[in-house]
Amino acid sequence: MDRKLIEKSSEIAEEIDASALIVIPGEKEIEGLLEEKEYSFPIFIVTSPEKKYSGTHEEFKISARGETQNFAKQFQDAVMMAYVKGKVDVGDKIVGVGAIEDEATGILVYNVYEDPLLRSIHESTGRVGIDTMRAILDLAVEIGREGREGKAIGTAFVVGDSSEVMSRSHQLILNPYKCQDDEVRDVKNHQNWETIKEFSQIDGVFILDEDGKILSAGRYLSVDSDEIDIPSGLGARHVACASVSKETDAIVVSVAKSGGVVRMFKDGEIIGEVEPRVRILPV
Ligand SMILES: Nc1ncnc2c1ncn2[C@@H]1O[C@H](COP(=O)(O)OP(=O)(O)OP(=O)(O)O)[C@@H](O)[C@H]1O
Repeated sequence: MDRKLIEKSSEIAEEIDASALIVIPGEKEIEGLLEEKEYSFPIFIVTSPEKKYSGTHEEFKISARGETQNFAKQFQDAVMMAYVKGKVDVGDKIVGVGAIEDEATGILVYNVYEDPLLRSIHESTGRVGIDTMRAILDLAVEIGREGREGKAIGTAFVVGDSSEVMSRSHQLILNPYKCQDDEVRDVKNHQNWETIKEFSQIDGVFILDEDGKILSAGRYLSVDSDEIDIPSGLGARHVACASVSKETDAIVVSVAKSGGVVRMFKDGEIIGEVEPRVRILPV
């Protein structure tokens, strides 16, 4: 990639006090271009699954959506990834630089507050802790991308307003989280993710309190699905997720078995969607 463009983008990042620089080189080389100087902000390099980056900055592996490289979508995914990993926040400015098309490169300045999904997450704080929300989205994207034991997985996490949610649901199997210590029930602790992924294979949904403690897995939502308006093609679990988010103050994060798309529900509506960046599994 053009050295001048990289220099310019880092100057802009410096000037506007950006909290990160996201570089999307596409097919262009960036080896060595960003290693010569110290920067006052983190730099994230977006590469595709097939590409290798051997520099010193953090790498985000994000697949191009569709046939052609789509700079805007990759940039949005990268912002989302930086956000759920706690590297940037709502209110921050981010500079992006990269290959827009084969011959065109560009620089953009992005205000994280403009992102509808991140704004919704931000506005959900008060109902659900922000660290909890970040952890669940990060985990859900991993489940959508990896599935379990070579199989695609569909599941959902119903978070917050838990007594209301519990009263509108029942166990399908014995609750594996009953009488467990707080430590093993905490979704914010990555050490618990393997177990959560294991339980995501069982039918039903996870119920969590607003601090991210899992109260139950394998839970069936008995909710009224009348007047739920979500895109046709989404099945019973997605409808139930929308319904419970309408009847209670819970925020719901679902993972679709087909396609691995992660959706977020609030007040009966889908407020955001995250495509799996790299789908390892056959659909
Ligand atoms: N109200 C509900 N509460 C909990 N689980 C449910 C509910 N309704 C359906 N499910 C479970 O969701 C699973 C998938 O059902 P369905 O295919 O209709 O959902 P979907 O919305 O299309 O989700 P996916 O894309 O993940 O398959 C079923 O195994 C079913 O047991």
